Amino acid sequence: MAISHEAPVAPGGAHAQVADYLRRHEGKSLLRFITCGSVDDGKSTLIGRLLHDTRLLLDDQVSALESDSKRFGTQNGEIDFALLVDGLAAEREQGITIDVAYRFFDTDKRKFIVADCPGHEQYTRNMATGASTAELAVMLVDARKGLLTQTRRHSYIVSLLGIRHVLLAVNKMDLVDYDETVFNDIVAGYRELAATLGIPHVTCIPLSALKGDNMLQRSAAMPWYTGETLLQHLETVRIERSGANGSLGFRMPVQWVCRPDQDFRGFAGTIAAGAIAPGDEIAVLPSGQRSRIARIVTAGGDLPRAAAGQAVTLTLADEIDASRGDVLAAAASPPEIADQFAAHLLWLGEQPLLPGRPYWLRIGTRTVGAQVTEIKHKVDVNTQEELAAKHLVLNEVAYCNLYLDQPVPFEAYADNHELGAFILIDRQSNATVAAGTLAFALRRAGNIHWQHLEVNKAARAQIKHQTPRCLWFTGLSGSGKSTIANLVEKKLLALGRHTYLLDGDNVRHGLNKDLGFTAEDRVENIRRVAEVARLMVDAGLIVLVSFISPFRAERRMARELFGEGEFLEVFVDTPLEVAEQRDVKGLYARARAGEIRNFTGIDSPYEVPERAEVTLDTTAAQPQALADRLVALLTAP
Ligand SMILES: Nc1ncnc2c1ncn2[C@@H]1O[C@H](COP(=O)(O)OS(=O)(=O)O)[C@@H](OP(=O)(O)O)[C@H]1O
Ligand SMILES: Nc1ncnc2c1ncn2[C@@H]1O[C@H](COP(=O)(O)OP(=O)(O)O)[C@@H](O)[C@H]1O
Repeated sequence: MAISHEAPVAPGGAHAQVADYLRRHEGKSLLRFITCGSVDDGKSTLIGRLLHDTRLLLDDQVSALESDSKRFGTQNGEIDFALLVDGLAAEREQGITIDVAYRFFDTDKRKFIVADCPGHEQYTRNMATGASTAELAVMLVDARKGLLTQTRRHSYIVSLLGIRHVLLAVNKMDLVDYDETVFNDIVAGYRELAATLGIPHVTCIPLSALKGDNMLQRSAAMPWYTGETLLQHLETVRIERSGANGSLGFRMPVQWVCRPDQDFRGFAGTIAAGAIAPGDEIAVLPSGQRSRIARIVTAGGDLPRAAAGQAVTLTLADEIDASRGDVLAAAASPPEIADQFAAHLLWLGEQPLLPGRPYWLRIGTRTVGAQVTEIKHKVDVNTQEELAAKHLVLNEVAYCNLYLDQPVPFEAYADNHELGAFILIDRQSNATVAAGTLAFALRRAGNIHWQHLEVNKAARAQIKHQTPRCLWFTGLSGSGKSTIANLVEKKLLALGRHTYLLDGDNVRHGLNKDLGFTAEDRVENIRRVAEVARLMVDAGLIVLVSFISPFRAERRMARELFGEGEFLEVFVDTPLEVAEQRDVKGLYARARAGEIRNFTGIDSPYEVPERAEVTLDTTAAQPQALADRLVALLTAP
């Protein structure tokens, strides 16, 4: 077998090196694959041996090369290493550290890129990232252990991300005396699993990565196995390209708008699907404006045609507004636009996913606000059983309904990975907390419109001679929220103002009587009352909201429902000891005695406000004085 040698890559010359690599191996097809398995299943040994035996120097500088090309960014037209090998584009944009090393090697038949994800605790995230560009997964199983939870979890993710080829590598056969029945039992179990997951192509190979059995050469120790070796399979497996369904037509998310001077305006990005040529009619989504392609610009000169996978800059025949996050698409067959979806989600956050909590969602090059409105079910990765769930914890997978606060152009992940994969980002920490794929739209964005009303908030406010506001009291139970809010309402009423006081205890008797005190119920509790408060402010009222509202994320969500200056967060600042000492309702004593679970301040957190407009120290002033302060604030000219 002819084997080529790659020299170590100098960190400085990333683009040139990659271009060079591709040029030399232009004629050969490329296979991208990922290795999955538990920590000790032998992933590193397998990759190590594959690289060593194909005698290629594949060095750690590949990661240096990767960060290098990231640091220097994508130069228009130049081959970008990251574009070739990187995983979930959105993750890359998010700039988080993804511990995935991409290694190149090739034989005389094929060239390969393998995503090597280290098996530490963030493995699942890394694996999902690596798997998102892979066409085949090598699933390692230790022959002594058989199928593990990890095998099932990883296979689930592999199927979720649309990988249709799995090579089940039953490793460490030397440690089970090369026993055929051990192999056959594992294979039978895995085939069953693959069938339930809908993975169509499974090839099973017994091997010992350490000893080299069935890696490159057929093993003499397992004469009963007559199939391909690992490398033979990798070299010959035929992959139909999925996830970039060209028949859908051209799609390109705009990465950035290139405006070097007044005369030139180009839209740069990587073509996600289909092909394009000058003269083709395109639509800019979501706006729907149309134009024709004028030029396909690259550093090496204009192109007559460009197709999926190419990074290009497009200029249009007309002066059209498009910005980062928009999608350019074939005018005759544009993608759908929607804001509600059914989606699969892999939760990667340290904190649980709570339905109703706002997150950022990044899809393609676009970032919008999003909530999981409902967890339809989570999936037990061991049994594929669908289970009811109110929240998700680290590494859980689920099928959910998703609501975005703006419509986005999208495609089902099965048709287009670029426009169908997304990540969720925590709004406080900016961490990536989930990776997901869109299944289908639940409703088209265009189907529900705001009803235009002739009488508006301003008119309603004017007739009441007041500025509508939402005064949001937050603080521990017994901190003094109700006491102060009550006094404020009385004083405002005496001044002829139109008010309404929404108090947690009361609303929980009606609108929210189905909710308890788990984190997910509190999220929903606050979401509903915030919406009610918004309607009341729209009615022209001064609304006082008195809820513990213990989480920053939900207070922020409430704030974002209101206009500038309309929302005033009032932190009723009472130390836990003081609130507990007051214990107006005797609830703290009961919580301490273990009779009430999830009690705020005891065994459920209270997140102190960071940007409250007003902080009231109830240990330093009487309720009347504190209420006067607020009234003065509200009635100031
Ligand atoms: N487990 C637990 N934790 C906190 N509070 C509890 C709990 N169980 C019952 N109560 C009573 O419910 C009132 C708080 O309801 P809220 O709707 O304001 O809570 S939250 O905003 O959803 O966190 C709260 O009222 P306030 O004391 O007026 O705050 C309590 O009286
Ligand atoms: N400065 C103060 N401000 C508000 N309440 C106070 C203050 N000092 C003592 N209290 C007492 O603390 C208790 C607060 O209870 P409440 O208003 O029901 O709290 P919350 O609505 O936050 O649960 C009341 O009994 C109130 O009289």
